[in-house]
Parts: sequence; C-alpha cells; structure tokens
Amino acid sequence: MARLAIAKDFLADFARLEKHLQKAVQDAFDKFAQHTHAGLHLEPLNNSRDPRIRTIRINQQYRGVVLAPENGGEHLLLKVMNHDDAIAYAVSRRFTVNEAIGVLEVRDQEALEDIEPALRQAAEKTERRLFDDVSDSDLVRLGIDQAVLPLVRVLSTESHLDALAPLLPSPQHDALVALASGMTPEEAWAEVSKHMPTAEPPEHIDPTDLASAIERTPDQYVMVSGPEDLAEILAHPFAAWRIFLHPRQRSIAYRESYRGPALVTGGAGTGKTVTAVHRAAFLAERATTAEDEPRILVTTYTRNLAEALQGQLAMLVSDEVVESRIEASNVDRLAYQVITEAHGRQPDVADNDTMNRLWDQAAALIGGEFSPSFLWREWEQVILAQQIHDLPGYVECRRRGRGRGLNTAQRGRVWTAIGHVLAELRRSGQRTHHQIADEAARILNERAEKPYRHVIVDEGQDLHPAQWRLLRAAVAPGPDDLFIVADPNQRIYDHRVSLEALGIRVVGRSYKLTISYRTTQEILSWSVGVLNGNAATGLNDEPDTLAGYRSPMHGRRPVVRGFPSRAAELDALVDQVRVWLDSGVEPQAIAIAARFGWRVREARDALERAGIPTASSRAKDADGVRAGSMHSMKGLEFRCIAVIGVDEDDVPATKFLTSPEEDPVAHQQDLQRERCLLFVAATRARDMLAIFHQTGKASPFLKA
Ligand SMILES: Nc1ncnc2c1ncn2[C@@H]1O[C@H](COP(=O)(O)OP(=O)(O)OP(=O)(O)O)[C@@H](O)[C@H]1O
Repeated sequence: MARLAIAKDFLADFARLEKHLQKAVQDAFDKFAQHTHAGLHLEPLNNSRDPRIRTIRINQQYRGVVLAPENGGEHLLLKVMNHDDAIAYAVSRRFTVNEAIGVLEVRDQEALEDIEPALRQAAEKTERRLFDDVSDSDLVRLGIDQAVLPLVRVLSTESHLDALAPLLPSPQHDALVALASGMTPEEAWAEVSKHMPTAEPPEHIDPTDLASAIERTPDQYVMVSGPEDLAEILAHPFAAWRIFLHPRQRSIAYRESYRGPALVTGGAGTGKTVTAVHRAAFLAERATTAEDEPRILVTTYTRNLAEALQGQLAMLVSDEVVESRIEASNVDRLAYQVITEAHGRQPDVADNDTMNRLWDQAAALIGGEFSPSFLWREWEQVILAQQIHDLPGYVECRRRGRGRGLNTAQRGRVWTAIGHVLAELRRSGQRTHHQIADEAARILNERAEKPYRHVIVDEGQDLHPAQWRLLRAAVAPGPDDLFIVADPNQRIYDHRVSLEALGIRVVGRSYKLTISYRTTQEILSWSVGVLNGNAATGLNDEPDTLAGYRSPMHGRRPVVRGFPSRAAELDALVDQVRVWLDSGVEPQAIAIAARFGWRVREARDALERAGIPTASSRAKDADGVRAGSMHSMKGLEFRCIAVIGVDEDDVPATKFLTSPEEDPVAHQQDLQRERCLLFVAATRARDMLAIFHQTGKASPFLKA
C-alpha cells in the first residue's frame, strides 16, 4: 500500500479552505490513502530546487504540493494553495534530512540563492565574519547542511543571520544563533538537541530515508495509517495541537511515569495547556483492564477555563470509555461538591460585595490603622494560607511575602479586625471560596480512599494554598499523582505558594517549555518588555525567568498609539476593527480588552453604534467582535487584539495598589500583578496587537 504522510502546514492550509475545496482535497487524497498513488497525476516542475517535489491538481484554482520520493516510498502532502503560490512554493523549496539529528527539514533554497550576493557584498566590506571562530566540522556536527555552509561563511552580522530565520530550518538557525551569541559548540548542541524527539541522536542517519526522518519530526509531519486516519486528522484541521507536538511537549506529556508530582512552566502560548491535555489523555488511555478505571481530574481555577479544557479533551479523546475517566472541573466546584456531599447541603458563598463591606467594617473597627485591602490580604495570604487558628499562632508565624513588619500589639489589632469578619461570616452562615476549599481539604484528608488517581492542574500560578491543599488531598501521594502546568509571569491574583511546603514536591520533575505556538516574535518581545525584566516568583519561591522564550513566527510589530481624547480613541478603535474585518479576519477572532468593565462597555457601544456587532469575550457561539476585561482574557486567544485605555491612571489600576507607605513589598507585588495583567492581555494576540492610550498620559508600563 502507498504510504502517506502529512505536514502540519498542509493541515493549516486545509483549515483555511472553503468546504467544497476541502471536499475536493479529501477526494484527491482519499484515493491515495485507500489504494495506490498510481491514480494521482503528480506533475513535476521545471527548475525546482528539489526534484522530488510534485504538484497535484485539486481544481482549476488550487493545487496540492507533494514530496514524492523517486523510489516510490512515502508521499508527503506539503501544502494546498492557489495555483501560483503552490508553484512558487514547489520550485523554491528543498527538503533534506538533518545529518546531526535526523529530522526532516525544509529550506527556502531560492530565497537563499537570491540573498547570497548581497551577503557576499556586505562581507567583503568587513574583516570579521560571524563564524570565523567555528570550524566547518563543528558546524556540520551541529547539523548545518553542507550546501548551506558557503552562505554561513559569508555572514558578517547578527542582523543578517536574523534575516535568514524564515528561510532556514529552525534546528540549523537555532544552532547558528547559539554560536553567534557566544555559546560553545557543546552549548549550541543543547539548543539543537531540543528539536530531537529522543534524548540521544539516532545512531545511523540515512539522508534518503524519508520515512525515518518523518518519524523523527513529529512536530511537523505525521504518517497516516489509512483513509480513516486521514479523515480523522482532517476533521479538526484547526487543532494541529492534537497531532503535532513539539518533541519537548511530547516527551513531557507521554512520559511513561513520573515518580511524584511534576511541574511544567513556560511563557504564554508555549503549549502548557496542550501538554496537560495530552497528559490527561495518555493517563486515561493507559488503563488496560476492565477493572482498572482510573479517575482523572483536570482542573483549573475558573469554570470557563475548565469548560475550555473539557472541549479540548473531547477533541483529543474519541473513545467514550477513555473519555469517561476524565473529569474537567474548576477547583471551586470540586470544593463545593466535597462539602455538599459531606454535609448534605450546599455551602453558602459570600460574594465580593459582602466581603468588601465586611473588610471596610473591620478596618474601621480598629481605627483605620490598616486599610481594608491590607487586612483582607493578611487574612488570605498569611492566616488562611497557613491555617492559623489563634492569636498565639499568628503572633509567632512567619508572614511570607508581606513587606510591612507587624509588632505583637499590631498583630493583636489585626487579629481583632479579622476576627470580626470571620464572626460575621459565621453568623450569616456564609463562607468564601477559599474557606470552602480549606474545609474540603480537611474532609478529604481524613478519607483513606481518594477521589482521583491523577490530578492535572492548569494555570497553577493562580491557585491559593487552600486550593492546593484540596488538590493534594484529592489524590494519594505516589507516581503520577499531580501534573501541574503554570506560568508565574501570568499571575493575576495575589497567591504565592511554596508547593514544597504544601506537600507537593516537584524537585527533579520540573520542566520548561520555551517556544511560543501562539504569537509572533514581535508581539512576544513587546509583551515581555511590559514585564520590565522583573523575574516572577515561581511556585517554590524561586525566581522564574523567561529565558529562552521565543517564537518561530514573525509578523507586524505591535502598534502603540496615543489620542487626544477618549472619543478620538474610540473612533480609532472602530477604524482599527474595520481594517481587520476588511482584511478578512472573522469578527470572533478579534478582541478588545480593557482594564475595567466600564471601558469595555464604552468600546462595545462605540462599535455597535458603528454597526459592528460585539459579544462578551467569553461568548461561545455568538457572532461579533469579542470584548472583555483583561482578567477575562486569560486562557483565550484571538488573531487580533486591541487593548484600550492603557493610561497612567488605569494601568496600573491605582485603586488596587497598596500604597508604598502601607507596605512597600505589597506595592511592588501589586505593580507586578498589573504588569502581568497587561502581559496576559497582549499575549492573547496571535497576529496583530494594538495598544491605545491618551496622549501624554500613557501607562508607565509602556515606557519600560
Ligand atoms: N505542538 C503544537 N502544534 C500546534 N499548535 C500548538 C502546539 N502547541 C500549542 N499549540 C497552540 O498554541 C496555542 C497556545 O497553546 P496553549 O494554550 O496550550 O499554551 P499555554 O502555554 O497554555 O498558553 P497560556 O499560558 O498563554 O494560556 C494554542 O492555540 C495551541 O493550540
């Protein structure tokens, strides 16, 4: 039988086609997958850089591009494009097997040939070349193709190397970037080896063996086992993450077993959720006997995010039995269920208004020495976090993460204020979500039988210690008990934890993802700039940097614009959205974000008045441009995002900042949280990002 493989690019092209064209493509390749490629008219091209590249007619306008080895082995579907683009692609590309790591690579040979004279000319004007100090044999050992070597030798500046990024295969470009940044060949090898699906390079690499090279490149190519497999892959063309995992994602998600809790961190869009979802599927599928029915909890901190996880799981797992082993639920819901089950009635949750009122009263009770928000945080971050139940315990405790020191007398007054809030809650029979989690943890801790065998946690950076205690108690300690993904740079609530102190030990089982799959390098660099180089605090109190965080995709730089008035800003927003819509972006792939809900409403009104329908950022099926607060952007993604009202008074939101006099450390943490919030909103954008502010009043974060 003819063997067929498809490229990730092919799936992306297919996703963009109209339904009737998708059908035509499917018909063309079904024949192939069923029988033989004999029926396909694979047309060779004149002047192609790779003689194995052929095209195939889909209809008058569209063509597929196929890599068809001369010996008739595996045929690889590369692209589906309109006629001219398909021909241009087909004549310009050259496929090779990387001789150091064995992966299949493609380079834009034609563009490299075009650029070479200019690089040569530039090189003649300088004495130094970028890689003078690196031998040919080291370059080859790092996987630089022999045919690319002459070009590498004439590179004289890093900006020339940057220009080659879209033309060269990533493993080769990464090797060169590493060397150019001063790394030794050994250090550069560490960068190159990130592209391998295995820990060690293959023992033998046959540059003509496409099938082996395809298998070694699971983030870009996949073998199709037959027509059903092909139909299954094409059924979710937008969800490339189901099929193509980066070697690092795959090795983390599909590792046979972790001896205890594992932690995966990484910047926005590096595929942490994808990795977590694959891990859940792997663990659910691993049960082999009928009696073995592992319960797996996939959880995160909000209901919307839990629903999104559920959707992804449904796309990944097709077997109903396997699917039934996985439950996606937010942590608060789990806590609520445990309490309801234990007490036979649902807990009554105190809402934010009630809590604000109670903390105002508490602050007044002790004469305004501490602000309501200081007291609230003291309770959440010190007392509830450490489960302190009496004044002596509070007087002695270490107040981690709190900047303002409190003497014994002050602690006594704070305790009185907090006591008032707790008494009022008790009197009304109400509790906060974190209190509920705390109690649910205690209930589960007393049970020998735990409800889950595996717990998978997404967005771990935003969970409170009480919630961690609940999750710890929901699964027996042991292999594969907890699998946590988190990004401390996206912490938008104030919870800082030490997993270690909570009985979740991840030492030796911590992994990092660094490649962004969502956004372009331009958007990513701008967004990282908002964080101002401040390392976030990791989940074990250690600094967490974004070192190595990068994107292979490139696009337009974010646009930052100031306006003389709010009205002018809203007019410009309408114009910007129109430009995006006119360029073919679907309304639901555009989002407007702002720090406050009232600004979001203003923006929606302006767009609606201009005849552009809008919907909430959380809306699932509604038509219309999405709009929501920066908080609500968490976990979402859009092709184009406009963040409006990025002004000095709103970003950071001054009313949510602890004053530096009251607590300098909390002040810094508040500022960092506000930076993270803008970072979260900005990194939801895949292709385009626009940031608007009032002229002369831009947020200080934009000046960083
Ligand atoms: N291997 C992959 N192939 C294709 N797409 C991928 C891959 N990994 C992730 N993606 C896509 O990249 C985007 C970001 O992935 P994901 O949401 O898992 O990242 P994340 O690290 O959890 O992001 P964030 O922290 O910002 O929420 C998604 O659109 C996802 O489908």
